[in-house]
This record gives sequence, structure tokens and C-alpha cells, in this order.
Amino acid sequence: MKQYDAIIIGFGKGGRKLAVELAERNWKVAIVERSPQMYGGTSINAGCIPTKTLIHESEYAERLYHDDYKNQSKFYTLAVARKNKLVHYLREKNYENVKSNTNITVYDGTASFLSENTISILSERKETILKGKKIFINTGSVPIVPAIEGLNDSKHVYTSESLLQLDKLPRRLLIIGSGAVGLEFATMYAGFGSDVSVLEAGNRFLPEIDRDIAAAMMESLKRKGVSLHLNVRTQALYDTSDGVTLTYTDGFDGTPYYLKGDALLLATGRKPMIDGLNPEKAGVEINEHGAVIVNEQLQTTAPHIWALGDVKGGELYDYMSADDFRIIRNRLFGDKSRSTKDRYPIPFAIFTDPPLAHIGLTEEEAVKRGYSIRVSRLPASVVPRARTLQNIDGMLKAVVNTHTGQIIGCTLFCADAPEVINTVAQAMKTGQHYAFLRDFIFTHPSMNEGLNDLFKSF
Ligand SMILES: Cc1cc2nc3c(=O)[nH]c(=O)nc-3n(C[C@H](O)[C@H](O)[C@H](O)COP(=O)(O)OP(=O)(O)OC[C@H]3O[C@@H](n4cnc5c(N)ncnc54)[C@H](O)[C@@H]3O)c2cc1C
Ligand SMILES: NC(=O)c1ccc[n+]([C@@H]2O[C@H](COP(=O)([O-])OP(=O)(O)OC[C@H]3O[C@@H](n4cnc5c(N)ncnc54)[C@H](O)[C@@H]3O)[C@@H](O)[C@H]2O)c1
Repeated sequence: MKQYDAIIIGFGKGGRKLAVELAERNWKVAIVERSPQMYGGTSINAGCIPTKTLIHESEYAERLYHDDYKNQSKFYTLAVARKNKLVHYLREKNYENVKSNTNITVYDGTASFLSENTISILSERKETILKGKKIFINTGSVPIVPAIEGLNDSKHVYTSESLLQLDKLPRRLLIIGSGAVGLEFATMYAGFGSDVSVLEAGNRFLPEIDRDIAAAMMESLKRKGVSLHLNVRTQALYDTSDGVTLTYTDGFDGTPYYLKGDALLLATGRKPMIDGLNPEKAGVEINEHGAVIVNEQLQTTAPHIWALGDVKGGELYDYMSADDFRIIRNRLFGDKSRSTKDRYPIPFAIFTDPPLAHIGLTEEEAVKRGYSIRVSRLPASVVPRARTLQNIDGMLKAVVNTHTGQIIGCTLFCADAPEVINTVAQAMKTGQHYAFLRDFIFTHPSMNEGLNDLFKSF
């Protein structure tokens, strides 16, 4: 049985960074990955990178071939091929990055715990058993598949991962779920020219966002031709000669409806990936949501076993997995001061068109919590950069504490929002008064400049 200083289960973002860090400190490290197609993890292979690449491509398709399905369809097939090339390149780079270090060994196969220090790796051909002094779980998350009658028998049902492989543009796409995955795929496929319908169980669209911004997003989806159905109770689906039919009822009054599609995407959330891992054999406890329980420094209930990224639940973002690595590095080799508690507020972005980004409290949350606040709104159309980008849709919004002048929340629904939110995040994390952004010298023309005006009206 081979012995390692550290075994990392899952080749995700945090795990890869940790492997390199430990190996450079002369630890003997094993990384176990169940699929060579997933070296580097979800983000580069089936998540952030392929989706953002195709969203960018879809913006071109929309501009060049609006309402020309034949040409959009050809463009889509080429865009998928270009996306595949990029994913392949990044996967190779990630693999090379770890393989080039002689202290790291990559094992192909699915890992499961045998005891607190040993794991089994099952691959097609054999079983390998390894022993590790420390073990790091970085197995990510997998899509939640809802119980819908007929779902398993359909040839037209996709997850985000399998839809990214489809190189023929579906003329009609049904999407179940209007979270980040649902909205990004809706934007992407509507841009490529598909007829997109989104069906959401909830009756409050974008529940964690203020109503004025949610309404602006709804309006913008409508302009793109996306039809959004809220309060949907999915019933059954069945394949027909020309695709798939989904039946559902309205959650208010039970009225039955049906929709036809060429493909149906399940965008109904993700859950921590612990299937077959047998964490209980190592004394690693799991919470009621199926996530690995960790303390503020990411140790599980077995102190020599740690967890990073989606598998521990909470915020499922690539940059959280990266920050989990920093916490563990600080715990192992630093002053042990970093913890999951000191990294808030955390921004997020949804790459629609225009994109949506948010940090801190919304106006609604701030009022609920009893803050005395002032709120400012700015139409994106008044920012000169929005004009040069020909993307004048949307709105910028900020919430400031009346007494301290500190920014307590910001929502940007405008071009470049995923970039600009980082500027606001820096101001918030360093405790700046709002006048800091009001008077900051930004380059021109840039969307950041909009912050000068957004924070002027307080
Ligand atoms: C469509 C989509 C778009 C997204 N877009 C964004 C975005 O724009 N920005 C953002 O920040 N986040 C985005 N996310 C979320 C982001 O991809 C994840 O939060 C992040 O990749 C999780 O990283 P991780 O380190 O937890 O694990 P992962 O990167 O998921 O890696 C886990 C690895 O473990 C392997 N594995 C699992 N079980 C075992 C086992 N038993 N044995 C061996 N190997 C195993 C898996 O094959 C996988 O490669 C997106 C997600 C999806 C699905
Ligand atoms: N840009 C980004 O950072 C980005 C992009 C994509 C995904 N992600 C991450 O991936 C994770 C998964 O995203 P997601 O959008 O799949 O999940 P989600 O939990 O954000 O949204 C799922 C949606 O599906 C709805 N739903 C669930 N079951 C349903 C049913 N049977 N019928 C109709 N609607 C139903 C839910 O009400 C919810 O609105 C998120 O946590 C997110 O953090 C991030």
C-alpha cells in the first residue's frame, strides 16, 4: 500500500492549488480524479469557462445573424468546437501543472474511504489502496435531478454538463429552473437563436434580489425572446416524433399547460458530491443537506481530514474553492488567523446580457434588518461606456448606512457588472465611506465611472 503525506480526493480548483503548494513544500501528494475529462474540475471543464465562452460567442451570433436560424445554427456548431478547444487546452495545462511536479501523483479512479487514513481507488481495471496522513475532500457537486415522470426515459433531457456537449443548436429549448444556470443558458441559447422557455417553481423571480432589479432582468429576458413561467409545478415529460413535451400546472390555480421542446435542460440546483465516498468510515460527518460538516478552518469532524469547495455546501463558486485553499494553507503553514468567517461580504455575478452582480445587503434586506439607509439608483444608459458598448440596458443600485456613510450593499445590472462589482467589494471590505467611490478617479470611458455618479446622489 502506497503512503502519502496528503491525499486529495477530486481535482478541483482548491485541490489543485493545494497539491502544488504542498508538493513545493516537499510533501508527497496523491490527487485522485474519477474522470480524466475532469482534470482541473468543474469550472474549466463543465462550468464557468465553457459557459462564459459560449455566452460571449452567442452575443456575436445575435449581432451577426439575428433571426437567421440557419446561419446561427452553423455559428453555434463552430462556437461549440472553439469552446471544446479552449477546454482541452486548459485541462491539459492544469494536468501539466501538477504532473510536472515529481512530488505529485495523479490517480485515475473513484475514491472512497476504507478507514480514517485509507482510501480505495476504483478504476475500470483495478482497485488501488492508498494511505494518507492528511486527506482533503474536494469532490465538488452534482446536478439535482427532480422527480418528474418520464424523465429517465427521454432522449432529450440534459444537465448543464451534457448540454454543453450538444453541437446541434436546439430550435426550442425548455429550461427548468431560473437560478444562475437557468438564466445563463437561457441568455446563451436565446443569443444563438433558440426559442427558449424557462419554467420556475418559485413565484418570486430572483428571490434574493430587490424587485426593481428583478423586474429589469425580466424585461431584458423578454426582449431577448425568453419566455419565463413562474410558479410552475412540473408534471411529466414524454418524447414525441419531433422532440419532448413537458406538462405542468400553475401552482396558484392548477390550470394544466404543456410546452414542446427539442431539448430540455435541468437547471434545478446542485448538491454536494458524496455518493460512494463513504465518509462515515473515516468519521467524517455529513449535514442534513448532504454536505461535509467543517469548522471555520475547514477541518471535518475527523481532524486530519479537510474539505474544500462545493462538497461542504454554502456558496457554490469557483472563487470559494480557491479561497478555501488559502484558509487551509494559512492553517497549515501560516499564522492560523484566516477562517471562513472573515471573508464576507462575497460578491456574485450571473452572466446574463446585461449581467447581474451583487454584494452585501439588498435594500429589502437592509430595511428588514432595521438599518437606517439611503438608496441610490442610476440607469445604465447614462454611463458613457454603456453607450460605446451599445448595451444601455439595466440599472446600478447602492445602499448606504445613513449614520456611518458606509456602503452596505450594491447591485449592478449593467454591462461589465461582474468586473465593476469587484471595485465596490474592495471599497466595502476596506470599510470606505461612500465618498471614496464618488470621488475616485476611474479611467474613461469605463463602466467603473458609473460608480462616481451612483454614489453622488447620497
Ligand atoms: C454550468 C455552471 C456554471 C458555473 N459558472 C460559474 C461561474 O461563472 N463562476 C463561479 O464562480 N462558479 C461557477 N460555477 C460553480 C463552480 O463551477 C463550482 O463552484 C466550482 O467549480 C466547484 O469547485 P470544487 O473545487 O468544489 O470542485 P470541482 O471543480 O467540481 O472538482 C471536483 C472534482 O472531484 C471529482 N470527484 C468527485 N467525486 C470523486 C471521487 N469520489 N473520487 C475521485 N474524484 C471525484 C469530480 O470529477 C471533479 O473533477 C458554475 C457551475 C456550473 C455547473
Ligand atoms: N455565475 C455563477 O457564479 C454561477 C453560474 C452557474 C452556476 N453557479 C452555481 O451553481 C449552483 C447551481 O446553480 P443552479 O442555477 O442549478 O441552482 P439554483 O439553486 O441557483 O437554482 C435552481 C432553481 O431551480 C428551481 N427549481 C428547482 N426544482 C424545480 C422544479 N422541479 N421545477 C421548477 N423549478 C425548480 C429553484 O426554485 C431555483 O430557482 C449555484 O449554487 C451557483 O452558485 C454559479
